[in-house]
Amino acid sequence: MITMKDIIREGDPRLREISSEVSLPPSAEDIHLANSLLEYVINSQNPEIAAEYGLRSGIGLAAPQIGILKRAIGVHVTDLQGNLYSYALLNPKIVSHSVEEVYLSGGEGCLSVDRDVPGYVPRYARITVTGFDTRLGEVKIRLKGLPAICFQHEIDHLNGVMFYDRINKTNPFSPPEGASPLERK
Ligand SMILES: CC(C)(C)[C@H](NC(=O)Nc1cc(F)cc(F)c1)C(=O)N(CC(=O)NO)CC1CCCC1
Ligand SMILES: [Zn+2]
Repeated sequence: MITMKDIIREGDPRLREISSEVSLPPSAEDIHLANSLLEYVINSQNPEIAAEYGLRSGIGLAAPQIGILKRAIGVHVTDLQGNLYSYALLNPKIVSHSVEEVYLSGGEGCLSVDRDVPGYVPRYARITVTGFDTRLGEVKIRLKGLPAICFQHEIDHLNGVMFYDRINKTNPFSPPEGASPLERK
């Protein structure tokens, strides 16, 4: 199982690499990779397991964060309406998105970043993502709210982008043009 010692931290050059597409149908190894990313996120949200293994509770994890430069992510997040989005996704791709943007009113963090970086991170309000899920196969997922933000954050990792790259340098708290805040409950 993945634990905190496996998660590489900012400064490691691999976090700035572009990850490679996984060939389909996926090998057993690539299926295991995506499943282990999702397993980390699920474990990290279980108080007993998180305490036992010292896991930082997270809602998503991308393969480059464990030093594997493949296009795989694990996401396990519930939106404000209580809908659960749980995916072990290979080759995730944003195929369409809204013009409208949102941002988390509390800013973003990252399991690979051990410091607070204040500021608003503009994200598309709504996205459509395709990919190969290890349980469902080829999927086309329409997302909004926190799940949409999470998928964008994880897919950024596959392109070597960190959340703070997107914070306005001159005024970190200037609301992105036409964006609305998503309150963290
Ligand atoms: C880095 C950490 C702060 C642990 C972050 N969790 C998080 O934002 N939880 C959260 C946010 C809410 F708005 C409401 C709520 F209920 C829980 C996270 O897991 N990640 C995953 C990560 O680092 N992936 O690489 C960062 C998030 C920032 C925006 C989406 C993912
Ligand atoms: Zn991150």
